[in-house]
Amino acid sequence: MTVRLTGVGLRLGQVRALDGIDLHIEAGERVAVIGPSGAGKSSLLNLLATALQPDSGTVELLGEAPWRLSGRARQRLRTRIGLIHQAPPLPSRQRVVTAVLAGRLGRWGTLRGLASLLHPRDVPGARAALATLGLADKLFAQCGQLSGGQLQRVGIARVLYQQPELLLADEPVSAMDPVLADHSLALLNRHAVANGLTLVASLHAVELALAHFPRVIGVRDGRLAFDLLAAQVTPERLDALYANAGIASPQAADAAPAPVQIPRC
Ligand SMILES: Nc1ncnc2c1ncn2[C@@H]1O[C@H](COP(=O)(O)OP(=O)(O)OP(=O)(O)O)[C@@H](O)[C@H]1O
Repeated sequence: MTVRLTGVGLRLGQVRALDGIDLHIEAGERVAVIGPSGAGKSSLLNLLATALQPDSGTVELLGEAPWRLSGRARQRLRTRIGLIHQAPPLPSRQRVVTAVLAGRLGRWGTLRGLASLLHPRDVPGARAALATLGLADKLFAQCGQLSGGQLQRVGIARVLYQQPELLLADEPVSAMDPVLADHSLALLNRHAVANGLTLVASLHAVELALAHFPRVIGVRDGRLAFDLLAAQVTPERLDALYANAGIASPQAADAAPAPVQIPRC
């Protein structure tokens, strides 16, 4: 079992971001997480990345209980987990090659890692990861010179280079055009299948989630609203997931409510 969450709750400030989450994900599964803005998708991904500690329930990842490990052992566990951020936190003056190679910093240790910052130690490896995303020509560019979508692809290349066992992606294609988004998700899925990785990705584009992932989890108000095979996710389920009680219809109050708009890519 790659992920086992039992009764997990997470409070962020005054907000109950996650509540009573029970979730099992087997090794090699590919799972999309969808839900409205503020539902708790990023919180769930960050919890799975051990960037956030739950305040109730238990978390088991790759056979380990991260919050019962020593700090050093938890760091070792983190080298087996890769998180693609929606907006990769890459310093604008950092070169792309360094950003990609940083995917293995945790495994190289401090000295080798620092040395690689000055003299990149595996340029061919970084170039190969970037080439799969059509970015080989940006190898020596500075991150600050890239567009949002290009930066997202660098973030993906970095995690491909890391070669984690659990690959997490938080809105990994939100800044890409539809063709690139489709291509990048197909690439991530092919990579996961070819290497037997577990892939969990949050997505606003419901169509992409249904097209690329066999299993789809709906999150709303910090809780799991459904956990289904993609083929079982009906328009009614999506309407219920995205129904927004907080936004008044632009029409007159007594008119029929506008149909819910499911986000498209
Ligand atoms: N650092 C924080 N401090 C306090 N509350 C937070 C913090 N981060 C997120 N929240 C709240 O936690 C809840 C879940 O947020 P989260 O970012 O996980 O949702 P999301 O589904 O990823 O949203 P989006 O699709 O808009 O990115 C929201 O109500 C949000 O306002």
